[in-house]
Amino acid sequence: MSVSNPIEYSILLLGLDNAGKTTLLEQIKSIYLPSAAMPSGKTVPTVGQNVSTITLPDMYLKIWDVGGQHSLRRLWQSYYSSCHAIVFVIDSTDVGDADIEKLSRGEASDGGRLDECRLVLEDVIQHSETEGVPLLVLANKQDREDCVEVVRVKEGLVRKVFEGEKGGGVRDSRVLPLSALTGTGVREAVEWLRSRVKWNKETRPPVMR
Ligand SMILES: Nc1nc2c(ncn2[C@@H]2O[C@H](COP(=O)(O)OP(=O)(O)OP(=O)(O)O)[C@@H](O)[C@H]2O)c(=O)[nH]1
Ligand SMILES: [Mg+2]
Repeated sequence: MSVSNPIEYSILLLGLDNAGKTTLLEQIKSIYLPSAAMPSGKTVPTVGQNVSTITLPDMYLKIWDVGGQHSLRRLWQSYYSSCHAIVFVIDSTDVGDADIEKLSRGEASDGGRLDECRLVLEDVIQHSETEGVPLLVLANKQDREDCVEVVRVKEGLVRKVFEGEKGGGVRDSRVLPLSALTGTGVREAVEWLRSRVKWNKETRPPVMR
């Protein structure tokens, strides 16, 4: 399939290790690339990068999946200046009840990796090269019974990070539920990205193919 407009936007998938970035890329491929297989649920931690390009009616979307392990996060910044939107994937089963205020008051008995998640998200949005870039936060693993709901991730974590002193500048953002494994929420996520990169195209123009 080819698009009427040979323009390409790049999406960067970020988030802690084990969040589900590679599974999400596999799921996007299985939905948008006719020949791709369904995700098996068996991934290995990413060292380096995976990249795939999908074709939408009015653009190509090039999606970059990078490793989330601590030692690999310093590589993320080399992708910032050329991406048109950032997706921050969160493991909703590993953030306690997703309330960073409770965590800071020492009231959370099990915060999982909530604090690490907050620090990493703050780091991403504070970087000068991500300023104004649309940001989609995905509360992943919503198929699991032990997940926290998207509204808690939104109210307890994302909103507080944005409103805090490390909130970075004004940007287009959204928090959506996802199961990268089953595919629920993937189309909505891609649709949001498609509309927001277009909206922001004067600031970050697409690449011509
Ligand atoms: N139940 C469930 N498991 C998921 C989901 N998404 C990912 N997983 C599982 O979580 C584990 C990690 O997934 P990956 O996609 O490899 O995570 P990643 O973010 O790419 O990790 P790094 O490459 O280390 O940064 C795997 O066992 C996946 O099967 C989901 O939506 N639901
Ligand atoms: Mg990975």
